This record gives sequence, structure tokens and C-alpha cells, in this order.
Amino acid sequence: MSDSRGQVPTTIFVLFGATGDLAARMVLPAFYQLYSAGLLPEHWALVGNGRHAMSDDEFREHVRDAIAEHDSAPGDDAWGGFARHVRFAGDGFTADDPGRLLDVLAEVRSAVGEGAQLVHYLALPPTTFVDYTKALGAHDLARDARAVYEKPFGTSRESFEELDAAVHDVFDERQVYRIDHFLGKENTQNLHVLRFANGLFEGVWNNRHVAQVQISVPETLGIANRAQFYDATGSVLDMLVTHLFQVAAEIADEPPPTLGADDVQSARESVIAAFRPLDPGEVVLGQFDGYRDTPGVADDSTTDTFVAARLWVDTDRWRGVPFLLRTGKRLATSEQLVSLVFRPPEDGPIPQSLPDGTVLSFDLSGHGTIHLTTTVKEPGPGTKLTLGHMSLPLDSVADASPLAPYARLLHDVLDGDRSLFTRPDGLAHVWEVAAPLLDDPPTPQPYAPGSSGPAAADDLPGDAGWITMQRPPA
Ligand SMILES: NC(=O)C1=CN([C@@H]2O[C@H](COP(=O)(O)OP(=O)(O)OC[C@H]3O[C@@H](n4cnc5c(N)ncnc54)[C@H](OP(=O)(O)O)[C@@H]3O)[C@@H](O)[C@H]2O)C=CC1
Ligand SMILES: O=C1O[C@H](COP(=O)(O)O)[C@@H](O)[C@H](O)[C@H]1O
Repeated sequence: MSDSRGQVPTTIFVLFGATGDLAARMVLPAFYQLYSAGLLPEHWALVGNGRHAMSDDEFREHVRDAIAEHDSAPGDDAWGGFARHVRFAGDGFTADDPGRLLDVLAEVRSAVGEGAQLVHYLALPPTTFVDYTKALGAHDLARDARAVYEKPFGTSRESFEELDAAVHDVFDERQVYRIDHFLGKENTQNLHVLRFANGLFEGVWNNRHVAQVQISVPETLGIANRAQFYDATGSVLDMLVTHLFQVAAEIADEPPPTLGADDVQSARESVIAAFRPLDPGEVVLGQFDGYRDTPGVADDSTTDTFVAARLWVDTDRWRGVPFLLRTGKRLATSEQLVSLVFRPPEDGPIPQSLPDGTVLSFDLSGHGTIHLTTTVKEPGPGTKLTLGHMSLPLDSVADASPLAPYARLLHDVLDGDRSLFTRPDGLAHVWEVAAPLLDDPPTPQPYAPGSSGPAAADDLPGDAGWITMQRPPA
């Protein structure tokens, strides 16, 4: 059944983990954004699932509170229109016992139409993905459905392989959408568009012109409300081998033949095979002072809350160019900055170009901003060189109506567009690249909350230093 907007069929979303942290902060607000923007099908329903009982009205109140807290408070009229699509099916969901889900789905189907497509969203702890996948198969909820898996898709090579096998027992690969929400950010998508649509950039996107690439995602926030998850995960698994690797692949990939979904996904996922396995000697781990006092964290925890790594991409395009990746909790600033530091011209009439005088940066936070730092003449007499900065906030572009990453990715699931989702071949390579670090991690070095992390991490980028918005390139 298709709605009046043409291609988008009537859809029933089943949100597992519907009362969890991610659902509240990201997924439920994303549904509301899509609804407000008129991007949901005419006929749709959202069925929340959890292990406890809850009435539809209680769940609706929870959803409204979550949207108000993490986005903006819905007006009464708009809320009324949205809330009537929302149901809750409690009492858990296992292969042996479907709880209330099958009964609620039967009621919803009879309201929206028997042919409705099912989209399952697993906003659950990753340790539960295998069991929920098996349960979907056992209750015949996988056929013709789409399944969205939160990250991380596996927490080790072994658990990735186990999950991959369980998923492919139940779903065909084309039904599977593995989320990495950094790929859904507006400005991550500009890495491709700016490069491939502008000869100015595509011509210099290689090791002849780029001296280094930085992906720097410091965070001021801590882990207080996610201590249990975080202490078992750490910065390497939470951010490095997931978001930062995927963004690195977006920069490093070869031009896809088209910007079609399969080609874009293939280009990104296949270049991960060329990432050189990480050398623990080129990685600095850190743990902020006071981390072990956080309720839920073990007194003797060695979990890393900071990682900085030098990654090498062994392709003809990037051989010899360090990709410098950095992220951590309780740092001095929150930024999501991807920078290409260009080499100065080798010869020509200006022999003393400023080092790092040309830097193209993509700020991935919010709606995104593109920054370009270039060497210019300092206005005035003589020819003194200095640096100038240009900024393009993406929401200032004509007719901009940016979507938050989760709204964008949910919309792509509805459209059946898998270009911004990860693929198992790429993820299998991720574990190969990460293996030397996971097998033999350096000892995390202490750092003060509010600092820029362990001092040793500052050696990784060399003279360029870590580029930040507070301290643009020297
Ligand atoms: N929170 C975040 O900021 C981010 C989270 N993610 C990912 O999203 C997913 C969910 O994360 P988050 O919401 O923080 O996790 P939560 O710990 O909040 O868990 C989500 C929900 O899952 C259910 N649940 C918890 N433990 C179990 C269990 N053992 N068996 C069955 N159900 C369980 C609970 O619902 P109930 O009690 O109702 O059954 C809970 O509310 C994870 O994969 C995480 O890595 C990704 C990016 C950011
Ligand atoms: O997936 C995660 O991402 C967030 C950062 O995401 P953003 O929404 O601020 O772009 C990070 O804080 C969290 O630890 C990690 O699990």
C-alpha cells in the first residue's frame, strides 16, 4: 500500500528499547521531526516495546516529555496528530514469549492496513541484538521487513561474526540498516559533495597535496548517565572504530562511479580494507582523573576515556598521509572537526608560504559549517603573508532545511536507501585494523578534566598541532 506521497508505503515502526536513553535523546525526536516536516507516510504507526507493562497513554506521555527535553516542546495540536499514531507493547519480546507485541501489531495492522511494511529499530544494548534478531525470526516478523541496528554492531571480532551470522540467518543483507549516525550528519555528506562536485577540491584530494588529515572529536561531556555501558566499552569501541573510522573512510574512498546508494556504500566500506592495522605505538589512550569515582565504574577500571591514533591508508591516493584521529570525554571543548591540511606549493614565486597555510575543515556538529583557512597578503604596504579564514554555515545556504542525523537516517530507511549505513565487509575489516590495539593496548594515561587530554597525544600531529576552532591552524 502506498500513500499519497507516492513511493513511501504504509509503515509500522517497532521501536525496541523505546524507553531507553538513545530512544529519548535521538530516535523519538527524529520521528517527531519527520512528522513535522511531512516526511512520514500518510499511514504509519510507531509501536514502542519494552520489558515492562505500560499503557499507550503512559508511553505517549513519555514520548512527549522526551521530545520536549531533547528537542522542543510539541504544540497541543501537532502533538495530538502525532500521538494517535503511537502505541506501546510491553512484557518483553523473546523467541519463546513475544509479550504483547504480536497482539498490538495485529490491532495496528487492522487500523493502518494489512500490507503495511514493518521497520524494526533495535535501540537496545548491543549484547541483546542476537536474541532479539532470533526472536524476530521466530515470530515471523522478519519477512519483507527492514531492521535498523544501533551501533556498535559487535563489540569484538568474535561478537561481530556471531551477530552477523544471526542477522543473516533471519534477514537478507538488503533488509539490514546498521546505523552510524556520524554518516547521517549534514556535513559528513558534504565530504563527498564538495569533493566530487568541485574540480577545485577533487584535484587536490590526494597525497600530492594533502599533508595530513585530522578527525578530532573532543567532548566536554562525561559518562555519568551511561557509566555501565561506557565502562564496558571505552573510547576506542564507542567512537574510534565506529564513527571516526567511518568518517575516515568517507574521506579516503575512491570516487564511486555514481552517487547511487550502492556505489557510495561500496566505495566507503571497501576502502576500510586498505586501512593499515593500528600500531599501538602510534596510539595514546587516556583516562580522566576521577573517572573511577563515577557510580557504576569499577574502582580499578582501566577503561580508556580518550584515544588519539595515527592511522595510515595504504592506497596510491593516500600512501604516506597520516590520518590523525582523536576523541575523548571531559575535555576542554566539544568539537567535531574534520580537517585536510594542505602542503604549501613546492616551488613558485612565494618560497616561504606559511606552514599549514591552507586548511579545509568540516565542522560536523549541528547543521555543519565548512571552514577554509588560506594564506593571504596582509592588507597594507609590502607583501607580508598572513592567514585568512572563510566560513560557510550550511544552514545559511539558500532553501536549506537541514535534518538532524537520526531523522535523515530514518528517512533513508523509509526510502530503502542504504548509502549512509555500514556493511559487514567493511565492519569485518574494522576488526582487523583494530586487532593489534585491542590485543595489546597501551596503558591509559591520566588527564585532568577540562584539559586537552594526555600530553603525549599532542606529539601525534607534529608541527600542525591538533586543529581546533578555538585555535585555528598556526
Ligand atoms: N545513548 C546514547 O547516547 C547512544 C546509544 N547508542 C546505542 O544505542 C543502543 C541503546 O543505547 P541506550 O539507549 O543508551 O541503552 P539503554 O541502556 O538505555 O537501553 C535501552 C533499553 O533497552 C532495554 N534493555 C536494557 N537492557 C536490556 C536487556 N538486558 N535485555 C533487554 N532489554 C534491555 C531497556 O528497556 P526496558 O527496560 O523497557 O526493557 C532500556 O531502556 C546501544 O546499542 C548504544 O550503543 C548509540 C549512540 C548514542
Ligand atoms: O555514538 C556516540 O556518539 C556521541 C556523540 O554524538 P553526537 O550526537 O554528539 O554527534 C558520543 O557522545 C557517545 O559517547 C557515542 O556513544
